[in-house]
Amino acid sequence: MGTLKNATSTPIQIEFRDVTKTYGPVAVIKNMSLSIRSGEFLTLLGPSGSGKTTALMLLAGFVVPTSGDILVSGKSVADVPSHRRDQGMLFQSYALFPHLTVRRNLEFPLETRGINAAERARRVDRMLQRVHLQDFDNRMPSQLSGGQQQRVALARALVADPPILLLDEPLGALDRNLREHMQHEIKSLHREFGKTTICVTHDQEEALTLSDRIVVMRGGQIEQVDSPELLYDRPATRFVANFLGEANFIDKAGFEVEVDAAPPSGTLPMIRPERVAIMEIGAIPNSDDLRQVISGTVQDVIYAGPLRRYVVRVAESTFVVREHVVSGQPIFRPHDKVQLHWLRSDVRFVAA
Ligand SMILES: Nc1ncnc2c1ncn2[C@@H]1O[C@H](COP(=O)(O)OP(=O)(O)OP(=O)(O)O)[C@@H](O)[C@H]1O
Repeated sequence: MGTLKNATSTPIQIEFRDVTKTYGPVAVIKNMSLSIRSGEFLTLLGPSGSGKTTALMLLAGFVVPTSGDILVSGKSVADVPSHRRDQGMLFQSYALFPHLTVRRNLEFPLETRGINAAERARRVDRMLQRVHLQDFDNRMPSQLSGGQQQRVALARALVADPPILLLDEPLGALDRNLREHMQHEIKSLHREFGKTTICVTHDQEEALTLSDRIVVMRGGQIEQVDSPELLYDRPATRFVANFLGEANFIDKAGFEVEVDAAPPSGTLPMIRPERVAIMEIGAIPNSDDLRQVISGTVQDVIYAGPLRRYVVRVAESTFVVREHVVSGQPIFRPHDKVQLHWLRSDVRFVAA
């Protein structure tokens, strides 16, 4: 994040050119074209079966495209076997070698690159220090916690200093606290080493936190590619709006949506729950901006720590409202009549 200040002047390092992968009659990747810049942290996000892992496997060289080409630094890698591609990998299916110590695990990628013993020791020591595991070098993987194993795996992916890092669900097996810790670790390693990083996840929060750009995949195709901010704030489709957070689609509203300019034709109005405010009947929004005000009935209210989440029935539609809890705020109960209001400029239009 923030690592690509001069994004347009940074060279393209990886390019998918019209890549298709079929298994029998089924295309699991369809005409995928994508350019990834040097130093970028790019996440492939999507539901199960959308083709994220296959896309990463194609780049890793474990899966061969049926058609199209993948270029790294401007050259096709079609004929380069996986072990000759200069990339570090953290894959679920590429776990630590259980019969090797932490040190030997880290030495492995250096050995395959023909690096001598003294240099191997130096690099392994430095990397173990970097991930704060210098005292664990003679342990076996089974003698480490899940988080420590994951840090060793990250260190192993980085130790040979590859220009590209591939991460497949890197935090998948960790509990919530450890995940946050590892997110920070991955982010700080990315800042420090500047590797072009391609990460697969189905976790939206992880994608939003880590990435410079997110590729949302659906049915083997790219649905949208954008920065986390733009994907959340300007989703192009209903699918993206739904996949990244919660959205109120105003499709069977029973009232007119007020907008400042004519909405793009054939698109669906949408507003995020945190952009909708709730107030008593008869109250007036404390703002001069152009707001739409509608009345409805509270169906449900849920407390979630610092947030309160209302479900409100308005004509034919149901609205979710998410508000930050502050002192002195009115609290509404199911069956209460209320008003909802929002800035007209906060309404978005997405392809249905
Ligand atoms: N070797 C294979 N043979 C046949 N079909 C496959 C093979 N590998 C993957 N698929 C199919 O391709 C589709 C995409 O799989 P992929 O693993 O890329 O999805 P994904 O988005 O990573 O999903 P998940 O989050 O569940 O891992 C799935 O429908 C899967 O069943």
